[in-house]
Amino acid sequence: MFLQLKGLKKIYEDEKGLKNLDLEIEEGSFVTLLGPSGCGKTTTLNLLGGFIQPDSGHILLEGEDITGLPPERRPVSTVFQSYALFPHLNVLDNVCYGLRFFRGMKKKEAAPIAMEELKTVGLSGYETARIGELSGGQQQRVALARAMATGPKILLLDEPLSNLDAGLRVQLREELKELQKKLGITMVFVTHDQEEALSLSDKIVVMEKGVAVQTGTPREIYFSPVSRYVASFVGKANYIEENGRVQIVRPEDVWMEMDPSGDYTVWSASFMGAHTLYELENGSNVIKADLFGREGSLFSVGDRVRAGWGSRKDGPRDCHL
Ligand SMILES: Nc1ncnc2c1ncn2[C@@H]1O[C@H](COP(=O)(O)OP(=O)(O)OP(=O)(O)O)[C@@H](O)[C@H]1O
Repeated sequence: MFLQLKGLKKIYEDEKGLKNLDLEIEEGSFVTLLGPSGCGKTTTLNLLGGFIQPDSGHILLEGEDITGLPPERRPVSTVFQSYALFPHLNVLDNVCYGLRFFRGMKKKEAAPIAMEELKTVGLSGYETARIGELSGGQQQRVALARAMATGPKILLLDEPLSNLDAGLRVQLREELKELQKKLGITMVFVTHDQEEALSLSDKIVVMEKGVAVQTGTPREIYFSPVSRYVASFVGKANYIEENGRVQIVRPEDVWMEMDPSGDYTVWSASFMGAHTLYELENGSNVIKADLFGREGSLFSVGDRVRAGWGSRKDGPRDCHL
């Protein structure tokens, strides 16, 4: 295995931090640590980057124990949430920084490498620009070029898209995925944004209070969540109790049709364009439904409907918790 985290633990006061993390990461894969604030994502990245030492446990890279290595001796680079660029240096000098100060290169040697990285992120021509003159998206690209310039085997990304507005976020997310495919570099990405995690990752690690509660592909996490916590953190869900068991039903798996003698009444309807979100009630329960397209938008508050979930032919899908 390319990268292995074995029993990693780092506890701060009040028992907070990372309790025990085992994780295997394949070379060239995109792995996302997903969870709410305080669940231990940044602590995990800091351990991988060598910025902090674990209380116990090991990090193995291609079989070699790198747990005790300082950051500059690890083939690992980090893109921080704030980008951590130097405002008094121009773009080229920012990208050259690691090569000069960690690899001991002269500027002449470092500059062509840095220019190549700037080309990769689409910023050729910006070498002499000041950081303050760049947009948030451009700064993010400079941070990416700087992190890649030292030729790391692993790139750590700590919520790198969180300071950008929604449209740019989606654009840069796609660019990041393209870049990762092109370079074949292993990326460990931290986010609390489920959409980002689902669309980018080969593997998602859902974390809760310092523990990885589920590790799997985006489809496994979404369609087969191991707990209510995972189901509610990734996507919306209905929890329907039947015969003493709780079934998780995604709103998009709910179907409904007009029926004056149906069990449910449409209680709310939110038209979102491509899809429409409904809440249906039958006295004791409220069920969320998410219907697509024009046909799915035709129900109104107060309509009486028949509703169910899963395919009508196959009956309810088996998604018991
Ligand atoms: N240096 C520190 N000293 C004390 N407690 C810390 C320290 N760093 C982190 N913690 C605590 O450890 C827990 C995990 O923090 P961590 O930063 O890893 O979480 P996170 O999932 O990255 O959250 P966020 O999304 O807010 O960055 C939190 O409760 C945090 O308050």
